[in-house]
Amino acid sequence: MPGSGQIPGTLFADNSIGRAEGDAVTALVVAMDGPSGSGKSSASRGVARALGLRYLDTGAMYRAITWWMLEHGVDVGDPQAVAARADAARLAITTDPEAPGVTVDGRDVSAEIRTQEVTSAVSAVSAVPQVRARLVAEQRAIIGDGDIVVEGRDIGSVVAPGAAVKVYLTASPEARARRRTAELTGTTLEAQRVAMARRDTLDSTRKADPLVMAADAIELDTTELNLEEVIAEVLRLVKERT
Ligand SMILES: Nc1ncnc2c1ncn2[C@@H]1O[C@H](COP(=O)(O)OP(=O)(O)OP(=O)(O)O)[C@@H](O)[C@H]1O
Ligand SMILES: Nc1ccn([C@H]2C[C@H](O)[C@@H](COP(=O)(O)O)O2)c(=O)n1
Repeated sequence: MPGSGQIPGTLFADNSIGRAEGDAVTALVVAMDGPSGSGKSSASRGVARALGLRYLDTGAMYRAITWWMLEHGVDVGDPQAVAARADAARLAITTDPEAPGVTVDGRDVSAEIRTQEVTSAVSAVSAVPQVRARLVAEQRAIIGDGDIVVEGRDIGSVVAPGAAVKVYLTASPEARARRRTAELTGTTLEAQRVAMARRDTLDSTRKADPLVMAADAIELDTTELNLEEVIAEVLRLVKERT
């Protein structure tokens, strides 16, 4: 964390973290994209904490809209039905890496959006252009002047193409399924492998803003790295590029 006399948000030339009073302010946007289970949320929160930046989980926003659709009986397999209700839910999301959370119409749904039901439906809902148009606009408004780590599938390519640092996290399908299985109860390695492969295929083959590595992103394969090593490598990239 930034030391005393420093303002969180960027880096000193001597590689310490923070910003001195009176320094020129360079708002920082770090874009973190990648497939499911590659470690985006964990690494992004760690990087945001270390640099005193805000943190935005755009996947939570797609999950929250999906939760609302399911809650209101919308057929998530019908893109026209989803499009017709794309603007109906009122979302609010926190950007504090210490307390990530999302509300829909004032109700805290931070836990509900992680259920299997939502996870199975979210790729179909997020493929609907009207949903993406709405959420990309809201994400850009939150990103505003920067000083934020933003994670998702299209951050470096669509939401924040001007981000100073773009990281594309990957890991082998086996490693990702193993990590997810360790996190959840009542599932198996094979069930997670199949579910994650399905979601990756849907997310990377949809017409609207598919999961893609931006041309100027740095790919970071985390298969053999623990979380601390991933965070350290991203912090190194931030220093190198800002
Ligand atoms: N480098 C790592 N080594 C071991 N486990 C990790 C590593 N990075 C993340 N994990 C663990 O893997 C799981 C998935 O990580 P995380 O939720 O950050 O991935 P994600 O890319 O945000 O996934 P999704 O897109 O599905 O939300 C978590 O349980 C997390 O603690
Ligand atoms: N920028 C984004 C973020 C997420 N999505 C979609 C695709 C994912 O399968 C889903 C859930 O994201 P997760 O919580 O697993 O990161 O939301 C997207 O299309 N664009």
